[in-house]
Amino acid sequence: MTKMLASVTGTEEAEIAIACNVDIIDLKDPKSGALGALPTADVRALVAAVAGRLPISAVCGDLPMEPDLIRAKVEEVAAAGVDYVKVGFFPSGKAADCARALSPLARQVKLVGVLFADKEPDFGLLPVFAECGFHGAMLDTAVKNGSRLLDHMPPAGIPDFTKICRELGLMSGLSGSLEAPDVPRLLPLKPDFLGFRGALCGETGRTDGIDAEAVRQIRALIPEERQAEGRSSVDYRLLAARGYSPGAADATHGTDKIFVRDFVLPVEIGAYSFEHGHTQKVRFDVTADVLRVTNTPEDMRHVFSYDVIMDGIRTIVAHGHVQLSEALAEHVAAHVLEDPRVMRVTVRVEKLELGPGGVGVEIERRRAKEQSRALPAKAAGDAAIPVRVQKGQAS
Ligand SMILES: O=C[C@H](O)COP(=O)(O)O
Repeated sequence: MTKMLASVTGTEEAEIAIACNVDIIDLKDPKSGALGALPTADVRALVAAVAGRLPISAVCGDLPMEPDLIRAKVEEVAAAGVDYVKVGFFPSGKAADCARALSPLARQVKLVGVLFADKEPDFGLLPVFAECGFHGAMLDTAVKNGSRLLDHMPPAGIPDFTKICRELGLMSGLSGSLEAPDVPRLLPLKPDFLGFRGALCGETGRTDGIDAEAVRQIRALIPEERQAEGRSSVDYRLLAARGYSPGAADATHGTDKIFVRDFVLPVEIGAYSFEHGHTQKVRFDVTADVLRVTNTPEDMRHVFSYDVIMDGIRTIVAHGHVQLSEALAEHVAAHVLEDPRVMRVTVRVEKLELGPGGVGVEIERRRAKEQSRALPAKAAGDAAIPVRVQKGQAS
């Protein structure tokens, strides 16, 4: 289940975050850099003010990669009583030594190593974090100039990070000027948490105060643990695992067609030997019939993002050589049907370099009938879609 981390600067913002049901409060001074640290006295005061209502993380500042310096700062922040200490790992020959210097502290506090997607992150540090007893690792951006995590690392690259973290037993976090449309794209990668600051500040930018409405909007896009554990009949864990962003699916509204057209990518594809060992251009056209949530769509809760389709295609293609266009089309259809609101999908896969024009296949797949029947005539509640969804199936 993906949690929501909100970076706050003081008590007032912490109270907004708590009122908006975020999962982790992160203490940070955004005016002092990507991981700008608050004065330790303020951290201690905030820990007292939050009084155990939520787990708290704190950052150590954008420190030079000097093992003694980093260890001393982490010790100081940990002593302020936070649950997690986030430590930035900037490119340096001494990065692994810095991680090792923190190893003795891993028994006192949950350490999270932060790598930066815009600073050539070294995933080779992840096993070092694990060896040193770190609790988790996070991808963020170092330069906060409006470019987002996905500008620096394509969605097809992030699964490497989350997968390696999972295999090493590290909690994984993603952040970096994330915006609302990024959320449905990142949830399918199943990070343990998504971190936000800029998006919580509305139009004003990350160094101004957070805005309760902006926090609520992001919160509404990430299924909540407490809903999953409550009396609701909705299986939010399952929905989250499917990358589903909550919104009431109302079968009486009918469906809309969400499409991706003329999406051309280089793909390693083909059954002939001459097609092996290199890519050829393939065009994808996908149309998904998606249950409409409302007739007055206002934000990302109410839509099925075409980015999710494109990210899925990129990720499938990145897995390597595929023999058949038919198999590629099936993978894409299965990916799109993983969202429980998708009732039907057509996928056309067209090789562009084999003939005078395109050659390929078009398939149509529908959600299995028993799944469609499980959808309510009208879903109750603002964030309810009371259906237990099996793995997206074609019928
Ligand atoms: O840890 C999360 C960060 O505070 C994210 O900040 P940002 O969304 O402004 O990049």
